[in-house]
Parts: sequence; C-alpha cells; structure tokens
Amino acid sequence: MLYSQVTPSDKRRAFRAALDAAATTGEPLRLPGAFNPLSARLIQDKGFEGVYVSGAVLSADLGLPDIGLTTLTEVAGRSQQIARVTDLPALVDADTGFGEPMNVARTVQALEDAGVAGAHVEDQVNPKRCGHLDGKEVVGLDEAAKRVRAAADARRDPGFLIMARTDVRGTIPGDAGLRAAIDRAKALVDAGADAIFPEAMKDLSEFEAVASAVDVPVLANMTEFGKSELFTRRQLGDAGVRLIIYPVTLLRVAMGAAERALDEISATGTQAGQVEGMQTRARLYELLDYAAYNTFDEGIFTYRP
Ligand SMILES: C[C@](O)(C(=O)O)[C@H](CC(=O)O)C(=O)O
Ligand SMILES: [Mg+2]
Repeated sequence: MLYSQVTPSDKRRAFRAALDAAATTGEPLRLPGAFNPLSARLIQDKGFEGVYVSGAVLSADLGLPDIGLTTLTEVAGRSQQIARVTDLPALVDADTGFGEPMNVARTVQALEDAGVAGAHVEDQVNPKRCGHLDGKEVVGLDEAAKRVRAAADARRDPGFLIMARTDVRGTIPGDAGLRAAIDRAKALVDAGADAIFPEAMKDLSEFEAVASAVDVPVLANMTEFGKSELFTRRQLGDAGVRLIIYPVTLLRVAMGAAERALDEISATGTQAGQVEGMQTRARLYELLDYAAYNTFDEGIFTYRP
C-alpha cells in the first residue's frame, strides 16, 4: 500500500549487487523507461530489474522537446514520484547535470533525496540534444571529468551510482569516434564514474570495445528510431553490456495506442472497438493494490479501543 517499503539505500545496494552479478551471469539488467509512477508499477510487476527515468520522456510528457528545457526541480520531482512507488532501483537521466560542476553536485544531492539509485551525467554542451540526433556537440574532456568528479564527491550515500555518459561517438565519424569514446570512458572512470553510458554506438562490436576497455558496468541505450540497432538482451550480454535501457519504449507504445483510439472514436463514433486492447479496471486496481486500501479502511472503521 502507498509507497515502497524498501529504503533508497537498500535499493542502491541491491542495484550494485545486481550489476556485479550481471558480470558473471552475462544477463544485463533491463530498465524500461517509466513514463509515470503507474508504469513503474507495471515494470516491477512484469519482473524487470529496474526503472529508468528518461529526460526525453519527461520533456515530451510536458509537451517540450528534449533540448535541455526541463529543470532540476522537475526532474527530481518526477524521479521521486516514480522511485517511491516501486521496490526497484531507479536510474535517472540528469542530462548535463543542469549547469556547472557545482550545479552537478547539487543535482546529485537532490536526486539522492528523491530516493533514486543512481543518475547519469553527460558531456554534451548546453543546450543538449537527443544523443541519437546529428549536430550535437560535446564539452572538452576536462570539463566532462569535472562534472563527474563533482557528482562523485557530492553524494552522501556511497551506494548512489554515478554514471558518466559520453556523447562523443556521434560527433566524430569513423573509427576515430569510437577511439574517442573509449578514451573518454576510461578518463571518466578515473574521474570517479561507477558506470559508463556510451551513447549512439553503431554496432555490437562498439559496445564490446567500450565494455572491454573499462572494468565498470557499461549501459546500452536501446532507443527506437536512433543510431543503434535494437539488439537482444543475449546479444548485448555477450558483448559485455551490464544494463540496458528502453527509455522511450513504453511512452511510444502508449502514445501509439492513444492515437489509434482517438482515430477510432473519430471514425466510428465510439471507442467500443478499442476496449479489447485496454488495460481492464480490475488489472488497474491490482497494480494499485486497491484491495489493501479497502482492508486499511476496514481496520480503521472496525477499530474499537
Ligand atoms: C536516453 C535518452 O537520453 C533519454 O532521455 O531517454 C535519449 C533517448 C531518445 O531520445 O531516444 C537519448 O538521448 O538517447
Ligand atoms: Mg536524455
């Protein structure tokens, strides 16, 4: 009932332990993007290992493009709403950290307070772009390392996972881009990153090259309509990847269904033809643990001192 009984520090410990275990099992953790707290419940119910709080989803949710318009307050608020309804660890997209290294430090503390298990900070210039679009730019390695060091130094819970994302691959064509990504990944681990998010890898061999160059967990971003092919968990696990995000998948699926429903109402004058594909009232109540609230009510009601 209400919120998760698992404390943030327990979730962080469990997240790190699961990441360690993934190195031996070869089965990367799967973190679908929760587009709201309810979808986080569904992700847990379906047996996934974590939830992702995507910047692209958060901005789209607000009717905005993903170009660095959202604020720390908005991201931390949404992260807290999502993290508190699930026992799973939540990994948050902190974009560029919302400013200079000192702002990055504050971002990490705000996200710790939000109860999430970790966050990634990227090396794009402000204003940032989706990592799978052309024309993005990155800051120098020095600046990128300062962001990561600030993030690592700021956390109060050593379990909070600091992930460094590098977008450099997409800014340099050919092998030089991959080499630059590997160099950055290593330098960002030296700066204190607990994990690496190499953005816009072209193929499996690129994931493999990054994963074998660093001895921290590496994330694969399986976003649709982007630069990376959609690989399976098995393929990514074999390439040495330890966690996979499906950042915008559930939002895209839900919005696709919403469009179809609206079109059908317009075309036929009723949503009746869509009911079959809908989540039922009973299933919604199950996810909300409605029954527990009834029992609670009865407990209060029948209480006799
Ligand atoms: C992972 C990502 O940073 C996100 O905000 O979810 C995006 C996803 C996307 O726009 O498809 C990204 O930059 O890859
Ligand atoms: Mg993002």
